Amino acid sequence: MVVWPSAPFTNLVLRCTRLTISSDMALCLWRQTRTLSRNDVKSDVSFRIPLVDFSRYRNAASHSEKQQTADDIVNAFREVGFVYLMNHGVTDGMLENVFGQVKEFFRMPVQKKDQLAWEDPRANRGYVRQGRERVTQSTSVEEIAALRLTAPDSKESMEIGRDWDSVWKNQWPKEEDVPGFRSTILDFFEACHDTHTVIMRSIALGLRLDETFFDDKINEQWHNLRLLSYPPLDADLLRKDGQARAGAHSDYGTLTLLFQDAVGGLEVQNPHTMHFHPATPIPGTVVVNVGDLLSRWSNDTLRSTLHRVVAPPSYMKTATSATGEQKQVEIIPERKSIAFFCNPNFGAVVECLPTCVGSEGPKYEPVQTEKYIVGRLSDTYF
Ligand SMILES: O=C(O)CCC(=O)C(=O)O
Ligand SMILES: [Fe+2]
Repeated sequence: MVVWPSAPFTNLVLRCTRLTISSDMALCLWRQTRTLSRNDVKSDVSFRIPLVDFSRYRNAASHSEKQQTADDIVNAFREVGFVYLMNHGVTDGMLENVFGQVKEFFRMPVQKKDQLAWEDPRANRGYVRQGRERVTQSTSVEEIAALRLTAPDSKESMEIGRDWDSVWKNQWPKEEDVPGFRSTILDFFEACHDTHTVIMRSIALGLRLDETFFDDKINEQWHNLRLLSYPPLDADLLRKDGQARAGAHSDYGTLTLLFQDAVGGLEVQNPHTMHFHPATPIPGTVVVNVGDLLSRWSNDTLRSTLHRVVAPPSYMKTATSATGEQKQVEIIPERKSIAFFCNPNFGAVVECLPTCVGSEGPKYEPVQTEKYIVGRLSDTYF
């Protein structure tokens, strides 16, 4: 029997009306909406990424409801570094359009995509063909080069920055090649920027700072929108040791907003046991995670957690060879996801937040955002 225990959970189920959810899934979603305790994270059996209804912050009926929601978000970031947010502010209609445009973009012939090639970490804009980026925690040039050869990331991406930059220009496809792409993506960029601003307000409140503390440090939209396409794959190749659609890594900025299709494969590391757990797609939610700069800003109060993309559940297909012979092959379906990497203003200096100093004092030197982000990007691309 399914029990419907709380308002956010009931809202979530209403958002899922287009899906038939099993009682198992319903119970699993209910587990996810409960406030997370430190002990939950210590064991793999109770580890979970909490789910928060963000309308309880945006439209809070009282200050205590707003504070409670902010505390839930900060608690999730402190313990896991990840949270699912529903009612996040980017509408289902907009996401449907954006995913449609993403499909059309990657459907273009590779020669056309290569004309838009990513060229410079300072620009961080353009098309990145398969094998060009190898995300990893390593900063050794030799180690990253070796990883690219033995276990390349099997994905292609398109990187987009703020469109009015005076130095760096976005690499848009011709309008006739992907009609509506540019305007759809720019509206989406703006919507994600707004969502980032409000989540950062909730973090400020949860860290006992003034709610607007971050506003003038994150308002210039130095973000990076990454459209991702993971092609269908040979199952054996992806399961080989060390092979992944995207290797284990952390992100660089303040927060990442990750919108994924229904295929799955994203996994998040339990920081206590080091084991990876699936971040299963939940309709109507965005996965939000803390990046290295926000972790540093908060003196490691908020966690930047390792994550990766691995083989999702596969299916078998009958294939016919050139000689007419039929055999069963295991197919890993293609996957699309959209990562919006949020950054502070490039001129902003990131130094220990006043409420996170603790008894030991700041662990890190102040760092200018541009220097930090461009340095990290230079290490991962070639
Ligand atoms: O595609 C995904 O689900 C995650 C991608 C990701 O983590 C990244 O590009 O940094
Ligand atoms: Fe990531």
